[in-house]
Amino acid sequence: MKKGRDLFFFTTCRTLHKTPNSSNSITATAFHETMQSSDHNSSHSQRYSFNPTLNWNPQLHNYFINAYGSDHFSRISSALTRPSRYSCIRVNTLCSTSDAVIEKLRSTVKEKLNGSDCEDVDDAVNPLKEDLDSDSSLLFKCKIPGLDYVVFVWGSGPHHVDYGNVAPKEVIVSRKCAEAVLRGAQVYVPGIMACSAHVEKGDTVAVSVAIEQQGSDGGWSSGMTRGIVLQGSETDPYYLERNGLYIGQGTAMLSRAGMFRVTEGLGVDMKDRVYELHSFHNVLEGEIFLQNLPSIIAAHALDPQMGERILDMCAAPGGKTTAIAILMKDKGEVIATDRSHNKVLDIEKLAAELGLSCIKAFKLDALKSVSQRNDIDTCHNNATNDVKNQVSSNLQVERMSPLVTESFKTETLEENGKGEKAREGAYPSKAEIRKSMRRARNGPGRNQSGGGRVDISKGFEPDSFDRVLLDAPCSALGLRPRLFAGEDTIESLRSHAKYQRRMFDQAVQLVRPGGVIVYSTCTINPGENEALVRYALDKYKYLSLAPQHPKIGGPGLVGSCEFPDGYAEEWLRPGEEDLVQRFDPSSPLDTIGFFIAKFAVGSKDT
Ligand SMILES: C[S@@+](CC[C@H](N)C(=O)[O-])C[C@H]1O[C@@H](n2cnc3c(N)ncnc32)[C@H](O)[C@@H]1O
Repeated sequence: MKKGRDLFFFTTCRTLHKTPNSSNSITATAFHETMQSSDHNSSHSQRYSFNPTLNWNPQLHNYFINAYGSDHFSRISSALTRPSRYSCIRVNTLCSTSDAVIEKLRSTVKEKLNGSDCEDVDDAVNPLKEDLDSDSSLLFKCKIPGLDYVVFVWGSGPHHVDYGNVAPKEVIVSRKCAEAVLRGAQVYVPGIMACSAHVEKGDTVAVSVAIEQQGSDGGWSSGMTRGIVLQGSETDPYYLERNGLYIGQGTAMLSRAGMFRVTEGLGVDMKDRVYELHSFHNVLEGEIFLQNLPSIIAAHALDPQMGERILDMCAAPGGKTTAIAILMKDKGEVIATDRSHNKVLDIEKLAAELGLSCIKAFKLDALKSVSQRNDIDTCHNNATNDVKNQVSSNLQVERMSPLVTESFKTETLEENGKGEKAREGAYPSKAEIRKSMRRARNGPGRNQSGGGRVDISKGFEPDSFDRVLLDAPCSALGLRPRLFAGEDTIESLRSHAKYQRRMFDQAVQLVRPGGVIVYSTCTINPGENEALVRYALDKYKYLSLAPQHPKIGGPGLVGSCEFPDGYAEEWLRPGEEDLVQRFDPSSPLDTIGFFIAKFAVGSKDT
């Protein structure tokens, strides 16, 4: 990309700090003392607060301002730093109902959130809420037609946390750990980066987050060596940077020494949180699944019917796959593919947990989803030599894409870490066989989840699916809470867009005429959303945007964007905006940033 001239003007954002009020009637000394003490209180409360600002790459910042306008983007950016103030539960309607789940959760949820201030949350999720009696006010059934299998659980925040008047003992956690804590998780030992001296088990500690900073070499890191001793003074690493980045306080479950000696377990039991959200870890397993509302809507928009053959192209961990299977009442065939071996195991685990048998998960690179002629020949060769196990219920896959399930074969076909497959289709060397035998003796190693086998597909026949969901890998710039975005650049966003188009090209070939494609992302980037729609409609004349049900997201972006290097991005054209759903994190629905487009596939002969 050309440097220098920028197409968009820069807008500098300033954070306004409140100054303490003074009274005219106060004496000079008292005024001085009051000001000193209020200065101290004010700076103390500003420091020990949660008021993060998301820092963007300047070019990206300008791009988003161009797309959304300065005020709107600032609201989006701020919304991204905090979690949605409610949890969304999808009920497995094959074994339970929303009412039964609400009844079972009522006591736990009440115990947890009783007494918290939920008024602002009420406003935030009001568009979704049924008028229920106050007794059940923390749990409610979704009122969107057709989505009564969704249950919302109120959380609350931001809360003022009282860290005391003197500098508290502290624990600093990694950014990812902090994002999880803001969603309701506890602080586990691996997430702890630093701790004050003399912290003993049972001490109250303030928890703050170390966000990545840019080094002189341009790279990003938290700049913190794990185990560092905090003095509670400005000499602490990133002391100033952690101003306003306190996410709550809790009880140390280990002494300082213990925190850096053990490798797992609870480090801090969070007692007062800036955001209170219920954690549903291990709760009603098999009966419920915690999922963002837009993700549930994406599966619903696909409108899968019983008996159909559906492809979920980038399926792991299987949230939408299982939503689709349940909508089909577990009747038909849901093929779920992902390029990661371990993630395919996750899909299988989730399907088993939810008792779904119509899901078949395969390891497959979505860029190679359409089977090639020579794959058929290779497959037949492999079939005679290697294939131990084929999925007999899937005749098409059996014929076109025999599945390799022998363990050494699976492992030698693992990706090489750069998203490329190592010598796919080649026979294993003696070294690989030795390695495989060694693994069989010693266990799977830490990168293999339990060493489970997965089925590998070589792709599927064109026009062989009724519906295809492409929930594409993306920049994820809609996920909340997000405390860091510095590494994303115009170039990285463009490369996501390129990758998504190539996947979409595969999806188009796989769906039959008369079928449906749903494309979704969890990013606010129009280049991966509206621009993909434009690409699809311009390239494939037989595709048209189809109305979606339910439709609660906002309209898409109409317009275009030209970059200094000549790259142009066209978004939607007038009339198309209401046919997509764009979930805006700053809107009253308070969801993650998400995008859904649904395409009807016409006759491919035209
Ligand atoms: C947005 S996540 C999918 C989430 C999933 N649909 C759900 O609702 O649970 C994107 C997934 O795409 C997978 N992925 C990335 N590149 C891929 C490729 N080339 N082929 C297949 N899967 C890919 C990633 O492993 C990741 O699991």
